Amino acid sequence: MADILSDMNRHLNNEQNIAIGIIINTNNDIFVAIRPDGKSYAGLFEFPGGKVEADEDIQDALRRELMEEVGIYATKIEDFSVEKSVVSESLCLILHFFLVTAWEGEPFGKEGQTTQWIAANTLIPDMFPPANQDVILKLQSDIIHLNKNNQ
Ligand SMILES: Nc1nc2c([nH]c(=O)n2[C@@H]2O[C@H](COP(=O)(O)OP(=O)(O)OP(=O)(O)O)[C@@H](O)[C@H]2O)c(=O)[nH]1
Ligand SMILES: [Mg+2]
Repeated sequence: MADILSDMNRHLNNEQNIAIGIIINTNNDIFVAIRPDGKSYAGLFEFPGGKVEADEDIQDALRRELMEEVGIYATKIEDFSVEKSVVSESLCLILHFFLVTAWEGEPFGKEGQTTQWIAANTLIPDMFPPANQDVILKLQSDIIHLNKNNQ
């Protein structure tokens, strides 16, 4: 029953999966971009990523988006969190956040976007879209744990 309801919901509220990469280096700096004019949340920070295409695996979508937007090939991807963002009555985004801890190449603003490495513990949640805010708080509280894992 729950499955049927959730399926109906999916059709009524068009759901769009988004794959997002939190690129983190061994110093716990995070690679962020500024959302350009003309896009939703223009001027706010974002993690690189974008829409998952129909029938595309979510991690494959992340690898594709990271190559298109910032020119890296992600070699180590870990699940981090899933958030919902209701855009309107007919559109709900399912944001799949991943930690990207290893990659080939050096990330840069391949689409002309302004980019920056920022120390994870200095990220300001309000400078990101609302769906990112809990993700950033979790990231900051996990940093000590992440540090241990990376040693
Ligand atoms: N890339 C990215 N998108 C985010 C983040 N947080 C967040 O709410 N989003 C939302 O996810 C949606 C899709 O992301 P996107 O604009 O990057 O999509 P895209 O790369 O496929 O771009 P396009 O629409 O120009 O083809 C946007 O509505 C955006 O506001 C984030 O940290 N990174
Ligand atoms: Mg994008």
